[in-house]
Amino acid sequence: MSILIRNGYVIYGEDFEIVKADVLIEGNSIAEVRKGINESADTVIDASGRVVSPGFINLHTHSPMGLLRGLADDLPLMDWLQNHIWPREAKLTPEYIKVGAYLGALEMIKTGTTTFLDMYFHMDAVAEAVLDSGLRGYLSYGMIDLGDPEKTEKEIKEALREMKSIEKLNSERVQFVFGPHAPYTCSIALLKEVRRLASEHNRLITIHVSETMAEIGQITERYGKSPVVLLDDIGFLGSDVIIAHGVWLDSRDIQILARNGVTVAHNPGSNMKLASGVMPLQKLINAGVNVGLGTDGAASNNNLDMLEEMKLAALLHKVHNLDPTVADAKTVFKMATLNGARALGIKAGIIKEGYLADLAIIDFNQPHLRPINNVISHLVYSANGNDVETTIVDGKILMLDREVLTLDEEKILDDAEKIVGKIG
Ligand SMILES: CSC[C@H]1O[C@@H](n2cnc3c(O)ncnc32)[C@H](O)[C@@H]1O
Ligand SMILES: [Zn+2]
Repeated sequence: MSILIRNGYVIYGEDFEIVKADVLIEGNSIAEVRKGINESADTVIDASGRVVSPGFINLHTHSPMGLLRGLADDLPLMDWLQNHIWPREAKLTPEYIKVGAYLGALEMIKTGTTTFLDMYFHMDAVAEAVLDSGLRGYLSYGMIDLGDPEKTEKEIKEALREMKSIEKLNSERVQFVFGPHAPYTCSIALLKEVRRLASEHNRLITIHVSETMAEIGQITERYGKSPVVLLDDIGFLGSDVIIAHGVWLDSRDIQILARNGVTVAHNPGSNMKLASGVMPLQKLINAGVNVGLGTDGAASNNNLDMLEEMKLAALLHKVHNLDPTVADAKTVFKMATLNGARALGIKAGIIKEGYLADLAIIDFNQPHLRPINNVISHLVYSANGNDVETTIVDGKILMLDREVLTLDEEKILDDAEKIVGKIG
């Protein structure tokens, strides 16, 4: 199958150079980018007045949490989790989670996300939604043992079961990741075993780390060191580890993350809404740490819109540093695309020959996106997810001219509505 996208403003290569060109997709990758491609193709898309962008990579989310959207707002993390979210999550059946996963997949396709790194329960249900939707999903079963050795064993067993079940799907687009929830919910024994298993099975690890001051207090009290030092001391960290949040990091922590090649998934919307704090973006970047961007779940954001998230990231760090040069548009755009791809080890996140055909086409024929003085600036500061018109993943069109082709939008919305009141 081939797709020819004609006459768009293409965000090309690692430097995100803007070129007016055609993009030819053959199979699942980008075959050619240049002006005046004359090849015939199975599908031709006219991108006049539109921007052809690398698809967005949501590096930290809990995709089924859209089901809990609006049920527990305006709370700090620990109260939010312990008294509002976990009691509701205890009522979630695999069927409900499947509905939530489809809702999340639909929202991501409609807002130009092409790949996401997820952490939740019943990931085989989420995997089904990923497979059907056409998205690229890196799926972790969130493990919590609260220091109980019986639970440690149960959680490891469940993670391995879910890994095998995802492997059986035999799809490059759906990958299993190990997901111990956080240093304050997981024992050292669990974390060490996850590290061992991830190396053995060549899998990534994702974990919430240093999200709130309360977490730093709890871990320091329990272990006498910061969460990052703790993870370093037990040999947990490596270039296959993606930590979510990383808000409360001191200079020693940052050096440790840099030395180990750890990626940090920044979640500005969630960090602001839960009032967790401001992550030291500039210090991390200066230390050479790879920083990607994520929305976190839709119960703490409250959406999965990566375009909105880019703006939040840019504005947050400018005002926090009282310096408008911090978190410039290109830096933030790179966090939402290439840096995410690097963390996941996939040849994606940029538009270039030989890279995966994971793209979003954004309609710039609208007043808030004209005149086209600066494409990246408009994407970060002026656009939002509703401006995405077409989404392509792995060389397959998932949404064309705002019509989602892989999912039944009406049914997903209806199914989600039926859950109202059942977990509230
Ligand atoms: C064990 S599955 C994932 C688990 O994480 C919870 N969660 C959602 N957002 C956050 C966050 O910002 N910090 C920590 N934990 C979070 C989610 O509700 C699931 O229980
Ligand atoms: Zn999270």
